[in-house]
Amino acid sequence: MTIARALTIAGSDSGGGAGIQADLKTFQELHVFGMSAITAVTAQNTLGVTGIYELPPEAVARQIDAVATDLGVDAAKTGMIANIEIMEVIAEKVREHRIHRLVIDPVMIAKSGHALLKEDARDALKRLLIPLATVITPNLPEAEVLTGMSLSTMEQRKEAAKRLLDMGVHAVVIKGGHTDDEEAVDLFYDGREFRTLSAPRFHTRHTHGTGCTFSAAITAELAKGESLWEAVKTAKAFITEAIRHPLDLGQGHGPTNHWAYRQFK
Ligand SMILES: Nc1ncnc2c1ncn2[C@@H]1O[C@H](COP(=O)(O)OP(=O)(O)OP(=O)(O)O)[C@@H](O)[C@H]1O
Ligand SMILES: Cc1ncc(COP(=O)(O)O)c(N)n1
Repeated sequence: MTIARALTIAGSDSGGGAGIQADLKTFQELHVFGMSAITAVTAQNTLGVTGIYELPPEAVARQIDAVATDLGVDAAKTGMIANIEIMEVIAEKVREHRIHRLVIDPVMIAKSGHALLKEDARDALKRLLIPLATVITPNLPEAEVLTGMSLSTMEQRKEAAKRLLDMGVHAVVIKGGHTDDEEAVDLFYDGREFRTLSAPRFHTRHTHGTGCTFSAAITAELAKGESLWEAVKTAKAFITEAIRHPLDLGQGHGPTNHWAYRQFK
């Protein structure tokens, strides 16, 4: 039996709802062998982040080397990267190990408001990582930072998607989680056509790690060899079920339910 292998390069969330933990749970649910390269350890729960401990860039490099030279990587994703030095190492290793299916979730600020990427690293993201990516999955505030545009209308989001493609990425999904619209509508663009993915918006406080889970699901499907559009559609179904069936955990922004896609779809 061939086993699809996916690597997440991201931060650890001790609370288990976002970051590496969300990614590995998603990989497992989608029947992909999950591996990790940890960039930073966060002390975090549903109420917020109480500590961030960045790893030395060398430690990130060694983790990626260890995985890529032995087990192999069919697809990888990045999440929290923390700083420029770690970003440089990731870009170097992605090139060295010829990781061609790369999903970038440009994590900048946690839902609780804590910065997960140093501000001076935002430009480096455009310069170093975006040109290597198969797809980038910004939420609306992240897409605004990357393009310098205000994105309140769909027309503006389409223009922003074009600008992101001009930065060298093959495709983009601008996620619609951060609006008050009745539907959660994500915009997909691959340079050929615009497509939208819609789901009902659930009024819930359990949305911690939605973006991590969504990008991990895309990565898992790409690792299996699915086309990008099929991967994005499955990821949307996965995250929608994970939000629709919340777990009653924590006093703040709780995690999504990674079992839900398997149980209820
Ligand atoms: N309340 C909601 N109801 C339904 N779908 C949602 C809701 N919130 C987010 N989504 C969907 O979840 C996915 C992730 O989007 P979101 O904009 O929340 O990402 P994010 O802000 O990067 O997440 P995070 O930073 O929490 O990891 C998208 O497909 C989005 O449409
Ligand atoms: C380690 C890590 N990675 C990513 C997020 C973003 O998730 P959210 O925006 O839901 O807080 C996070 N909080 N922690």
